[in-house]
Amino acid sequence: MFSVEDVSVSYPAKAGSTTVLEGVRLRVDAGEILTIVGGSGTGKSTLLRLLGGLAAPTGGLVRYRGTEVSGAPEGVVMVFQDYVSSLMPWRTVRENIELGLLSQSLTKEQRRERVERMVDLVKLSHAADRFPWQLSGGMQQRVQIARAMALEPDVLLMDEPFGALDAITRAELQDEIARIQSVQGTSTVFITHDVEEAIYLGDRVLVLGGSPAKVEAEYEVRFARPRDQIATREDEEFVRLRHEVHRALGHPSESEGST
Ligand SMILES: Nc1ncnc2c1ncn2[C@@H]1O[C@H](COP(=O)(O)OP(=O)(O)OP(=O)(O)O)[C@@H](O)[C@H]1O
Repeated sequence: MFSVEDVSVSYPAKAGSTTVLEGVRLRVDAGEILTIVGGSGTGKSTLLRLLGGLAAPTGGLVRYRGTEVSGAPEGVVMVFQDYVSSLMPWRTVRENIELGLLSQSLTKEQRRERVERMVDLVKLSHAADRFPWQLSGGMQQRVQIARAMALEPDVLLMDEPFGALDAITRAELQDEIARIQSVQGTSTVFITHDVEEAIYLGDRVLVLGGSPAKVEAEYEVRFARPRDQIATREDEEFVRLRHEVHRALGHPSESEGST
């Protein structure tokens, strides 16, 4: 779907400019969940913004379906960590999900059908008439995911979407993303600073690191789906991968936990 070819990004700084990314090469395959893990400030969001057409590289090329990205590519939708400000407080869950569909050429009936399907998919049928402020953080993030999925995107770009959530909600939403992806076949790029999350969710994990950052390592994750929050994480292969990813991130000891 995407290919990132020798990309660099520099930002203006006090003395000239700072190069955040350099020599970044990667591809996003159709239907996969690609997770990208890296320490704080490595340039993960910058990379995702390039894919979403929200920023342009200083050097190199980003292609979507073979064509250079300039502006938001069609069929690509982003989900951000900040679910609170991304929902309209005066609209109900249903109306928030429907919002993005208003610009599509759908009949009212088709729109309604799609909204109900998404409400079901993220298990919010019981709360569909509530307003965002009447929902927990996890539920609000579900609404944001449902709104993105309602657009039936070919690619979903997620920037640390569960960063602000508690561990239990986070685990639930990880499983939900994997389930939705298996139903819809959406290609997903998922940014996180959490090594376990990256392995648990990903078909492939890329480690972004260095200064300026590039793809330092790549791992295939071959666990069958659906995965299991306990059994998968206890699997020897999972533990091995976790060690390797931590090592690639330059962590001296795993006792430090996530990045
Ligand atoms: N618009 C900008 N102008 C100048 N510098 C920027 C800009 N956006 C990001 N940066 C800098 O680029 C570096 C990478 O930022 P980015 O947000 O991409 O990292 P990240 O890996 O997503 O970080 P985090 O995990 O903390 O969200 C940081 O040092 C940041 O300060």
